Amino acid sequence: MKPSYLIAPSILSANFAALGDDVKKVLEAGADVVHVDVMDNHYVPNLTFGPIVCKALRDFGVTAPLDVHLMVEPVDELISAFTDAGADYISFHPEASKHVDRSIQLIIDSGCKPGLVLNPATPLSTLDYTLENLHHVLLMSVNPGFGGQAFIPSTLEKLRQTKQMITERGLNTRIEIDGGVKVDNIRQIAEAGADMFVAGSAIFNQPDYSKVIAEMRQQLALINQI
Ligand SMILES: O=C(CO)[C@@H](O)[C@H](O)COP(=O)(O)O
Repeated sequence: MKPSYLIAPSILSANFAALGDDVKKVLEAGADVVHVDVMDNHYVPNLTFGPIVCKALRDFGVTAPLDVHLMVEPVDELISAFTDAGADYISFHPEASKHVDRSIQLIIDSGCKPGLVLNPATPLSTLDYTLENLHHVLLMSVNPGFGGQAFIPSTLEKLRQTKQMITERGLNTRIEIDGGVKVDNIRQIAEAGADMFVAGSAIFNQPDYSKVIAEMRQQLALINQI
């Protein structure tokens, strides 16, 4: 069965001086989920924002799922803060947590859906004893920290292996891909197994968000027509 594809613009590339309006605009343009990149200048060499921004988006009337990608170390202390601020999905990097299973359980207990993030060089064995508890696996197709980087091609094989692992275990865990996703590669990425697509610069750097998102969906619609 064809998966339901979700497009998740990363607000890292949005207009921070008018964030609420820009997020509403991208949702009206057809986005499904808002991807929120939280960077701490410690786990990654960049600094963005904390839960206060999720809360501000909720207070501004944004009702779409907020997909929080924690690029922070440590992890656990921030989980309830993001849940309280309105997060729906919370993903973290296993290297940033001393006790990965505990962090996953904390996210579940807080009422959010947990995801584990694998950097380009993080092996899939990280999923061996965690996959059953995850709502999604977030595969980084760039090294985390910055928007606008090029998609790392070896991620395609990693996507295939992740999809195979999920299928073999009879799960329906989502596979989210993050980094360098564009109109001209989204189809290949989906064919390799991804069903949730983070795209920052590809969407927010264009004047017409509707046009880019529609083009992405057109590419995805071609998949079952071969
Ligand atoms: O988490 C990250 C970067 O660490 C990503 O979410 C990027 O923000 C995606 O940006 P583009 O590659 O789509 O411009």
